[in-house]
Formats: sequence, structure tokens, C-alpha cells
Amino acid sequence: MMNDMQSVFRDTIFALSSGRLPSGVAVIRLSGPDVRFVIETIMSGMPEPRKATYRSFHSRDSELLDRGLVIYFPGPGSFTGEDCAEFHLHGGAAVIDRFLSELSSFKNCRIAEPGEFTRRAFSNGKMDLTVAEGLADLIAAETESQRRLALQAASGVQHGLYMGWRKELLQARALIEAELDFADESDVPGSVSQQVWRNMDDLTVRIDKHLADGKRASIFRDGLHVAIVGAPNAGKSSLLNQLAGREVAIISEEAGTTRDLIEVKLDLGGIPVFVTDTAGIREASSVVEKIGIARAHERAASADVVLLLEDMCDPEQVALSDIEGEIWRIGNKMDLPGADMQTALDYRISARSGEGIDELIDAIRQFAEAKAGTISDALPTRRRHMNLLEAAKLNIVEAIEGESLSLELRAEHLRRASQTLGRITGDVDVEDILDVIFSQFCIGK
Ligand SMILES: Nc1nc2c(ncn2[C@@H]2O[C@H](COP(=O)(O)OP(=O)(O)OP(=O)(O)O)[C@@H](O)[C@H]2O)c(=O)[nH]1
Ligand SMILES: [K+]
Ligand SMILES: [Mg+2]
Repeated sequence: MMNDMQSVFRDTIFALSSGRLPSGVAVIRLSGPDVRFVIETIMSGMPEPRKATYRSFHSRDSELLDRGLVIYFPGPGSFTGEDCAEFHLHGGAAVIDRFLSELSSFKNCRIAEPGEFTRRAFSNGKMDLTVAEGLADLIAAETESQRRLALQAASGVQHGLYMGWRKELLQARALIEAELDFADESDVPGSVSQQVWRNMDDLTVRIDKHLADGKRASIFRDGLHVAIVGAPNAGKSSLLNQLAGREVAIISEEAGTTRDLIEVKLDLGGIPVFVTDTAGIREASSVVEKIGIARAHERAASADVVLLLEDMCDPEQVALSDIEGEIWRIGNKMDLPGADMQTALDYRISARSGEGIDELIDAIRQFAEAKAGTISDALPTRRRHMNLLEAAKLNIVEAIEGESLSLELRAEHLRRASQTLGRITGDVDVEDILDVIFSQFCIGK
């Protein structure tokens, strides 16, 4: 469909494609030239294509392996483009072990590498790289926004966008060619390429916007990072436990309890939020505590939001430096009569009673959502895409600004931009990166 290469693989691959055992049902998937032979041998005869058929499965020495469903997907109209099959079996560890070892005993049949099914699908032109990556992301998606983003990529939205841009580049080059061919004829105005450069300007604006959207959307992949910092005993670990809804960190009245960074992951409005508890900041004498405090400073510096926690009964200023993100001043221990409610603070809470915690969580959620924006258009979902988009844009800019260059050279910059976009989708020259991309998949996909 998208690639015109058709690859022929000698091996038939198989893997357990469903989750961890034991499970109610386990699905073993096969793909390759010997799929028909394997099915015929194991269940004597072939089922109707693409129809779930209930059968008994036997080993070659006629031992009953299991009873279950088999579905046969003849190539090329299958996921990988090859003959494929699925066996739906009872999800017991011994059942699956026995079945897999039976499959291994067939000539040219072997366990699939991670991502090998999808890689075959890509090689057989069933999908482009952005779709393949979207599928991997879909399987890895843990939050609602990650799911939506991945599903867009898996549905080919990005692919369509980049193909469209490549077409624009192709048209621009065609117009330049035409201008070169007719340069000496007086009736073709030199303004053809003026129009080309205006179009190319417009294209760089769209690529820039797409890149900016991608930067915002990276929050869905990388998450929002929140650091809790403050003086010892301010109640940082108590706050972490409140946010996590469980006892993650040790709480005690002893100042200097927390030494290491303790991180929990929350799902706030579909966005992964990583909250880190840190060592209380003070002039420490112990070596270990000093290391902990240095880590606290580092984490605060790189966080998107620093929750600077202060004990309202015992206010103490903590100095932070090189902070990249926002600092929110949080007053703690509002449940105590001695709490000073006069100080200017962003939020007041009790990490012991839980008062004010919901408001704080809401504020973090809103901050994350505002930072992420809305997912409506196609977005570049990976650093790989972003890097190639940057490179393509630079090629176009070189062409636009190269007024002192020959038209041929300027057209060559546009050709490179198109090639670079082609590397995102895998339509051009990508053999060198396929191993890296597909090894990130899980086995059975
Ligand atoms: N009354 C009251 N006590 C609190 C509150 N938050 C924390 N505490 C108490 O304050 C003490 C210190 O709490 P921690 O959560 O360990 O404080 P921390 O900031 O993590 O301390 P270090 O890890 O030592 O820096 C404990 O005795 C907590 O029970 C609060 O909101 N109200
Ligand atoms: K403490
Ligand atoms: Mg602590």
C-alpha cells in the first residue's frame, strides 16, 4: 500500500500475543509461509478464512494439546501481508508452553523478535513508520490522552499530513523545473518561482506550528514533573502520601527523615504527573543528608512545578536557585491552632487531615492541561519525528533564503526536505533505524 517493496521472509514466526499467564484466554499468533502447513498439521484440515473455528489441536504424535479457536488470515490481506493465524487457547502456563514448543518443532518456525510482526507489516507495505510507531504507543498508552494521541498516529493521520507536505515540495520543484526550461522564452514570466517561495514560506509556518504543538504534546509522553521541596519537617512526605493516596514515604517528627528522592506517578486528567518528595533543605552535617539535599535542589531546578512547602506554625525560608518552572508557595499544617494564616501563600493545606489537598490536585491538573493544550490535529509524537521535521524545515529555509544560489541548488534543498520528511514515514532510506524502532515493541506485536 504505502511502500512498494514486498519482502519475502523464509521463517514463520510465532509468539504469545496476549498478556501475562495465567489468563482466561491466551492468543498465539503466527505469520509466515508455513502457517497453512502448521494449521493443517495441528488440526487436520483448514478452517474457513477469517472465521473463528472451534477445534481440537493435536501434536504430531497425536497428543491432544488443547481445544480452542483458530482463525486463519490468508495473505496478502492480513496484518503482516503474509499468511497469519491466531490460536485462542486456555491461558495456562503449561498449556502455552506445550503449544509453543510444538510450534518450535516445525521446520523454519521460530519465536518472533519484539515488534517483528509489525516490522513485517511495514516491510510488506501494509503501513508506514508513523502508523507502526502509533501502534507501539497505543499498546504502551497508560492514560486517556496517550491513547488518543497514539490512535491518531496509528490511524495514519500523521502519515497523511507528511505525504501532503511532500507533494507540495514536489509541486514546487516542478514549477522551478518549468521556469528553468523556459527561462529564455519571453512569454513565461519569472514570477512563477516568486509564487513558489511564497508557498514554501507558508509551508515552513505550518511546520513550525506543528513542531510547537509537538513540544506541548510531549507532556503526554514525558509527563508533568512536580517537586515537593521545603525545610525539614515541613510535611513534604506527608503531602506526597496524600497526593499518592497511599503510604509511599516514611513520615516522622524527626527532621531529616527523607534522604532519597521518592517519586510517584499520578494520572491527572489523562496526563501522567510525576511527583517527587525530596530531602528537607538545611545546613546538614551528615554526608548522606548532604547528597540528598543536593538532589533536592537538582530536582527542583528541573521541575515544571515546585511545591515549596512551609510549616505555617514554624515558618522558615528556604533558598532555591536556577528554577526553570513555577514555584507555588504552599502553607502546611493549617489544622494546628498556631498556624499563621497571614503570610501570602498560593495554597494552604493540612497534609495530615487532607484539608486543601483536592484543591491542590485540581490546580496541578489545570496547570498540566493548560500546558498540554488540546489534541485536535495530528501531532508529532516522537523525538525522532521532531528532529526530522526540524531538519526538513531548515532545508526549506535554505532554499527560500538562498537567493544568491542557482535555482538548481535551491530546488536541491527542496528535494532534501522532501527526503527528510520521507524518513519520518519510512518511505525513504530507513533501513539503518528499523532495528532501533522495532526493538522497542513488545513481543507478539
Ligand atoms: N498537625 C500536622 N502535622 C503534620 C502535618 N503535616 C505533617 N505533619 C507532621 O510533621 C512531621 C513531619 O512530617 P514529614 O511528612 O515527615 O515531613 P518532611 O517535610 O517530609 O520531613 P523531612 O523528610 O524530615 O524533611 C510529622 O510528625 C508529621 O506527622 C499537618 O498538616 N498537620
Ligand atoms: K520528618
Ligand atoms: Mg520527608
